[in-house]
Amino acid sequence: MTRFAVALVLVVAAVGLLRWRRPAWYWLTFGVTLAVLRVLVRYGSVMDACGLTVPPARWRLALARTTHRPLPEPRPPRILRLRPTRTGLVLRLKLRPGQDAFDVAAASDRLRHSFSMYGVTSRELRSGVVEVWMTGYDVLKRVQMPAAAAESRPMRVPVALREDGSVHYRDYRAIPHALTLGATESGKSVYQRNLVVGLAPMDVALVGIDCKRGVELFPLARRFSALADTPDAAAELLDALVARMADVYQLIRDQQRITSDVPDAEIAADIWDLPEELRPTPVVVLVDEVAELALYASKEEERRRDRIVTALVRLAQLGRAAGIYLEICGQRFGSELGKGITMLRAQLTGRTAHRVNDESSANMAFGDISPDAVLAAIQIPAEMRGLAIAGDSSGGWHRIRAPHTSLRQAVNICNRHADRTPDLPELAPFRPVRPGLGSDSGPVPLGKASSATA
Ligand SMILES: Nc1ncnc2c1ncn2[C@@H]1O[C@H](COP(=O)(O)OP(=O)(O)OP(=O)(O)O)[C@@H](O)[C@H]1O
Repeated sequence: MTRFAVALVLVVAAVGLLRWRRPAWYWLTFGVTLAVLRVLVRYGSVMDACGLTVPPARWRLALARTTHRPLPEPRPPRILRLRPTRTGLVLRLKLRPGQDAFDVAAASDRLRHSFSMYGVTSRELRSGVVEVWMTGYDVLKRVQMPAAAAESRPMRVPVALREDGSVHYRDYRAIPHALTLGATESGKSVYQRNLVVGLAPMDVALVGIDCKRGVELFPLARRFSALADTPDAAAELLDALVARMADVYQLIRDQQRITSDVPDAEIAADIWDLPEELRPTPVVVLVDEVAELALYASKEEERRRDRIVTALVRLAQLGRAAGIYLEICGQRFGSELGKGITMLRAQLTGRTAHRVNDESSANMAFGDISPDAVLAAIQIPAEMRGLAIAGDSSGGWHRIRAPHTSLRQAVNICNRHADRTPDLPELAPFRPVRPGLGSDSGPVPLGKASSATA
């Protein structure tokens, strides 16, 4: 492999010297090849210096002594695979006996300096095998999603880039409900906009609750099946969703028809087990600024708030099997918002925290998951808007940043896919665009929720 890399770099360098003016992809390839070469040439000595080698086996030492040969060197992890990427390279390593994935993770900063890379992260693939991702520059400074990210699976949206150069997906089937926190102007709305843009071409119904007078979601109304911009409308909309969830459960029950001759695999447990012609459209419910739904000033508002929180908790507890997924955004989401909030938070497995102003806000996202993620969230610099920490209840977390999608771009994409907007009869009163109108038609009055479409 080393010989191949040397030959490749020599060829590229020779061609480069012959014709200095080359396109960007040429210099990218040249840079990556140099990085590959640097890593391969220095690999043994760097691993030794970073404490990632083990002494040679005793039989090797004995053999060397009896044959009067030089003593064998300490052994670094074996390179199983080396893969150049757009942003650097990925090394797949087989650990030596006595080493563990934590050794590599703990040495990642030393590896970064030794290989002259911008960032080094590691992750365990399986027992004894670790992948080390190296990036040559700050990939989060100007986020460019790789073309491969477009190959999305159903209900899996490529929403951001991770600091190791890989794509961060929001996979609704793996993690049904998620919470996104962040101080004002930290990038929550842009992140949510990227989700809508990613979901727009899919067979999914989008439902929005935007109590910031609808400024974030209403311009995207053509791709939404239902929208609410006041807590009153939100309460009714959530009740309608709970009723839809009950109907879907009934449908699943009807389709189960369990008899002794039905094989186990064919018994439907959620909408994805149903035959395609019967499967109800999955629904993603996006809530912008959740605190607006939980605050109250009078007894009547308190009753409405309890109704909203109860509906959200029920959707979070039971929605997955019925294909109803929650995406909740807010500045803070803690017990100060009243009863039921921590119960709801416990159901939101996916966690994303943009810049927060204090440790307690970071704790609301990661306090029950990972102390390291809390620290990383409060260290996000104010000038890096859009930078966030994404984690889940397994304790794993990543630094991510979504591409900067403007509202105009999002509106254009939603309008282009307006014909995909499913018409859900239960949510018809909340439909912002009159059914039957194509994507080319002009703005129309909204249903219960009132605002303008773009
Ligand atoms: N991923 C990103 N890349 C580059 N710039 C970003 C990114 N995300 C946000 N920004 C910048 O930060 C500004 C604020 O972002 P955004 O409106 O999403 O914040 P917010 O957290 O929703 O704020 P608020 O809670 O006040 O609505 C945007 O106008 C944009 O200029």
